[in-house]
Amino acid sequence: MTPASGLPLALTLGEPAGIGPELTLDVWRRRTALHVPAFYVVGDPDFFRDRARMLGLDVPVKSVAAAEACATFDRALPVVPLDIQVTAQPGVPDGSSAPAAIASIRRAVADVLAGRAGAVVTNPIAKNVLYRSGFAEPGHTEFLAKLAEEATGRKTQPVMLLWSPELAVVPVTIHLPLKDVVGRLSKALIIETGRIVARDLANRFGIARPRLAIAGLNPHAGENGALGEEDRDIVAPAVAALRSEGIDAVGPLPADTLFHARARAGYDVALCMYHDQALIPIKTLAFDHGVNVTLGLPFVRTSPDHGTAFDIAGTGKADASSLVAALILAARLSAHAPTLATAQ
Ligand SMILES: NC(=O)C1=CN([C@@H]2O[C@H](COP(=O)(O)OP(=O)(O)OC[C@H]3O[C@@H](n4cnc5c(N)ncnc54)[C@H](O)[C@@H]3O)[C@@H](O)[C@H]2O)C=CC1
Ligand SMILES: NCC(=O)COP(=O)(O)O
Repeated sequence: MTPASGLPLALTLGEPAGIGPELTLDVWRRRTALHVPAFYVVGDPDFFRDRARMLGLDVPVKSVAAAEACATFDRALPVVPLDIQVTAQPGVPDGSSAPAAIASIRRAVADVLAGRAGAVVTNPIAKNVLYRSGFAEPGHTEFLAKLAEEATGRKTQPVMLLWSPELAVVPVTIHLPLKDVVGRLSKALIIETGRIVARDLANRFGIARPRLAIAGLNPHAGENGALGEEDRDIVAPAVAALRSEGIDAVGPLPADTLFHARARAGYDVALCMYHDQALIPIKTLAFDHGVNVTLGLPFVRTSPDHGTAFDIAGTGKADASSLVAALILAARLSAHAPTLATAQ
């Protein structure tokens, strides 16, 4: 099925020793039943042939240019080749892992910015494998913003949104050690994050006036400063500023009572102050179908919510539902994504 944008989705290789390659093969094999939009993967065609053979999957693989991907998708898994031979075995990253994973992201972003792909969907990377290779960004989210800045010359603040029908969450601070969270939190960061969330939920998700619930940092949202001053001095003024701009924001709300079913019915997205405050509830409620979306970029990027799962890589046990949800959501969002020229 060709996405409404008329363009295929660009799926990255991710960590080749992780579950991304086998999920990619599995999703292509079941593409019709799953109604997945046409995609191509950026990687090494021979690596995908070998992995299909290893897993006993009957998946023809064809090396293509992005422009041929939609026409190829019905017959074979389209692979836009990188100039890197990928040799990593399941569960065992090797010297080809980081260069191939990074080159694949770069190529997918170049394609979406050049209008060859409708959106970028990323397979999981192992962050520590990339760090060991000298990769300087904490994760995809920050790297994609850097690539967007290089392409547009415009400052880009990326926002991580984890999306599911049950719950949507945004960690205001993203990949940060817990000890650094308080130092990084600021009124300006919360306001800018809230603005991007409100704008992108309206423009891309079609929620006319998104309701933002903003979590406190401290137990009981600080008890008026008695259990931490940040909620009173940083979060509350940021919420007031967002409201003064016409954004439907409430908070700071105690985080421990923000995620039960009745509370969730009262908002479209919860802005949380740090990574695990946001990701624990959504991975508890929707691990198998949650989608990671990067807001604030001049293109659509989605990803499954899980990581590389080295413990089950190569066993065929990995569940592809989150990747399927990421592909379907990417096609939906890119159908009414602003163009590069109008974004930001
Ligand atoms: N978007 C990305 O690139 C992400 C990358 N990661 C990376 O993944 C690596 C491993 O992270 P972990 O915290 O261990 O999380 P993980 O999600 O890889 O694994 C956690 C547990 O869930 C299971 N699991 C994960 N995905 C599954 C699937 N599709 N089907 C069945 N079971 C599944 C795994 O087997 C494991 O037991 C880290 O290096 C991290 O940086 C983690 C999250 C997102
Ligand atoms: N825990 C989510 C995560 O680490 C994904 O990060 P990113 O690589 O999408 O920036």
